Amino acid sequence: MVAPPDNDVLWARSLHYSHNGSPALTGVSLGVREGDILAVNGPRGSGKSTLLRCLSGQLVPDQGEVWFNSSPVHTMNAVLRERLRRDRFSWIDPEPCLVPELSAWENAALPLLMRGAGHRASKTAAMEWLERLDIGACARKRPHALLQSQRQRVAVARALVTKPSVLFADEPTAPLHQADRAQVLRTLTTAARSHRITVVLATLDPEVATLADRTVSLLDGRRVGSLQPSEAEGQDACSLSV
Ligand SMILES: Nc1ncnc2c1ncn2[C@@H]1O[C@H](COP(=O)(O)OP(=O)(O)OP(=O)(O)O)[C@@H](O)[C@H]1O
Repeated sequence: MVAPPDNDVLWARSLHYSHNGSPALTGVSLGVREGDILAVNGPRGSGKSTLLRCLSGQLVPDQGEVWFNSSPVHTMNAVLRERLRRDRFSWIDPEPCLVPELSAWENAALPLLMRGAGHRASKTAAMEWLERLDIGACARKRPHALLQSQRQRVAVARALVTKPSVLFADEPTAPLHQADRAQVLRTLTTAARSHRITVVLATLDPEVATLADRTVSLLDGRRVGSLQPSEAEGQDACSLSV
């Protein structure tokens, strides 16, 4: 195994993944520096979600390597990958997936409570994020009493409440209107920058990608677009810091 570059928090080499025999990723390499916001851009079916799921340890690539800091994620067993995801990563889905029996603040606090944090401290942290996302007034409501855009903000608060090392966001603003979209993205990127949270953001929207520090474009499971000269030089070693 080739060791990843020191300055990449997340590094992938030549990832291949097939869903039931259909190739979704065919040799994607990339590196993400700590604190960077990386957009993964591309049309429907280009492999964005599959890439995020391989990078976050939800899927194990058929071939290739994924490293988080100096740990090889692709060789971890399911228990270690689950622990990594719980302790160091967060995830936002396109559709907010909340626990219907819990209130908005309880949903947002859930990752802290599951780690054994105290009730009061967890509630305070969750409330802070709900306020920042302009839904503090909804904290006691259950998901069914919230608008879709409010539910997605709760999901964003839940993803930020642990201050993860890496936040994976798979089209996080897909269910939102234009105005909500801008506010949620601004909160997400501001929070990430102020807490040095690395973000990997899959999006169909080239405008969303402009908020990122760097963009990787995918088409049919491959990276497309011109490489920087330094990337081209490093291609043989498959160390592509984007
Ligand atoms: N669970 C699955 N079973 C079978 N094929 C799948 C599965 N998930 C994804 N695929 C296929 O793998 C390819 C890549 O899909 P993926 O969801 O990663 O792309 P995407 O760029 O995120 O697309 P979208 O924007 O529509 O979510 C597509 O051809 C898709 O149909």
